[in-house]
Amino acid sequence: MEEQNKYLDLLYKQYKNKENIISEIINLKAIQNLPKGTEHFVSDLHGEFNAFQHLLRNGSGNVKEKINDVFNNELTDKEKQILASLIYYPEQKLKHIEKLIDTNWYRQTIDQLIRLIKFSASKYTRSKLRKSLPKRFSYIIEELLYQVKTNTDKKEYYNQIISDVLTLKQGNALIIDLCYTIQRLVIDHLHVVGDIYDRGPEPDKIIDALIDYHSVDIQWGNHDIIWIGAAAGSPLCMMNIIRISARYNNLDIIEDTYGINLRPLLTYAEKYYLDNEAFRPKPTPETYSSKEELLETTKMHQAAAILQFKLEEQLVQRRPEFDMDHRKLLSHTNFDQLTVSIKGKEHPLTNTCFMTVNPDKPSVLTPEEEEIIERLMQNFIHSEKLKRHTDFLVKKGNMYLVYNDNLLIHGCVPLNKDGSLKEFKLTDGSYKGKELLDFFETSLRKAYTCPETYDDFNTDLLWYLWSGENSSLFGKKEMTTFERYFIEDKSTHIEEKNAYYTLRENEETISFILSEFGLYKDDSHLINGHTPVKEIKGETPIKAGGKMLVIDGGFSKPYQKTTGIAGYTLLYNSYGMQLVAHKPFSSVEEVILQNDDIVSIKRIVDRPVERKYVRDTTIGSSLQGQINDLTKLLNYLPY
Ligand SMILES: O=P(O)(O)OC[C@H]1O[C@](O)(COP(=O)(O)O)[C@@H](O)[C@@H]1O
Ligand SMILES: [Mn+2]
Repeated sequence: MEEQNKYLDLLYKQYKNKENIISEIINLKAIQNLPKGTEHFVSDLHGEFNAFQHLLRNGSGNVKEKINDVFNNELTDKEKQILASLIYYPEQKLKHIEKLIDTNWYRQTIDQLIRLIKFSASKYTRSKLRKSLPKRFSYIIEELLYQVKTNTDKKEYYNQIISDVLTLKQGNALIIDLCYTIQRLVIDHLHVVGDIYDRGPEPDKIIDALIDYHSVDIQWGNHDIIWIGAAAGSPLCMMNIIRISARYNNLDIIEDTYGINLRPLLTYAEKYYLDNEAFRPKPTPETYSSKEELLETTKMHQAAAILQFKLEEQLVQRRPEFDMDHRKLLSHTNFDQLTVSIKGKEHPLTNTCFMTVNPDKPSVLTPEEEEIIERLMQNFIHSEKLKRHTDFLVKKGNMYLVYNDNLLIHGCVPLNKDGSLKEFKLTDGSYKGKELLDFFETSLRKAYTCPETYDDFNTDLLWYLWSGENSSLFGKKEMTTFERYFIEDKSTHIEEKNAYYTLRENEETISFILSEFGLYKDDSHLINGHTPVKEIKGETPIKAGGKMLVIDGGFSKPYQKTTGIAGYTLLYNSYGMQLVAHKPFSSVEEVILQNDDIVSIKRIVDRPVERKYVRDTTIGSSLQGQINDLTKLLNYLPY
């Protein structure tokens, strides 16, 4: 009781008088009765910044939808398309049509944009709208927004405002701000369901865009974990990201973007490695300035792979509880015969590059390698930009998220074949289901705080999250990286998926998992990224009677051949959920010149019987908490 009174006294200090408390209660109750804001779900962005920023700009087709709603029969399809591309890329579009536009165009366009803002903001309070307005024209925009068409005196006044804006040559600036306001208003909150990093060229730009975004959360993907791992002082995670970056010809991200000096690694690689077909970077020929550059990358790719395999054997050795002995493939290699023994079968090795491996002690690093790893590790830990980016990932990210009655997880919840939760047994305890994911998250946060310790349990667990059998982010039995480089027999490349991936087709399985995370309602969903949905092969992203949604459609360009599309995203507004399929993004120029968009095909996932309001959401419950506290405070006050 005393505690509660103390709390109420404190709360009172914030509001100062009864009138303020009452007006806050009224305000909060009004918000509760607004329709729920639109959530936007994206995943597996894999460094494809251009495609990603296009989605932010068009709100996965939401901007177009608003244009259709407001200008239904008033504008032709072509006019709507032009207006849409102006809203997506206002600066570039204005430049492109510069010679064609006059005062009339400005007046008409400003009017259209204001009408769109009004329509898109109808779900928000005035105060929230005000906060969304750009600073430089906020006063003018507010005047224009709240104009009453019928009042002739006022009409004159608004016309005057626009004339002044145009005379002062501020027309473009105002239009640009109005366009960005629309982009901002059509999406209330963004969820990134993992895998921002790797394969594509500009993950850093994605993170910068997310840092600036008005409301976002992240569920970590396995590819994000290895970057967090590198910043957390895991040499193995670091070597893996160098290897992947070399494989996709993206070493620039490490060198130029994050300012990490790869020279020592290059000098070392030049000394030991030759050209090797299996290690040539994935083909993006236009980005090679020369044959020498291609060769350098091929050599570094081999160096990073071999160092990764050595470090991996050491980790497996010191962590018997990870049960990864079968991954010590260097130890299972016969370096005379050039064969490797896997699951009792000998396989010939091709394209080998074991020049620095001591056959008697294959996991031992040479002193030169030790020194290179230490230097690189220090560079990674002390890269200011990398730290800013991984800090953001750690701050805004989680292993999973329960939000508005949905469960968001990048990979899976590991299951046994019979559908029960799969247990991860460790020396100090065993974990499954929600507890397992919580355990992973706690360990990750601990590892991240001590980057200078390289081989403690928590840091090693980051590697386990990348490739361990019980990792909720990997979801497969083992990662066959070694086999993919050195063995021709493709059957050894297969990575067996956890039972989850077949069982998630069943509604009972999904309901069971949702209940493990405290979700019992009929309209809850489980949302995953991670596994590309192969539309070409007839796979569907909507599973388990609509309770399970997989939104990895592969933004990753190198993966588009296998998926047949460029990605799925999900929209969840007050009327329900819609899955959006996107065609590959061509280029910003294409959008501006042809007014072409990535055609989005929408599929309604479900339409609840009743419209959802803020009071039905996660934020709504916290607002209700505040309303309850303030009501208590009112009753507590003596007068
Ligand atoms: O196509 P690549 O570059 O060989 O990568 C394949 C590897 O990527 C993985 O699929 C993990 O990445 P994803 O999370 O994008 O699926 C591994 O399971 C696999 O070994
Ligand atoms: Mn993934």
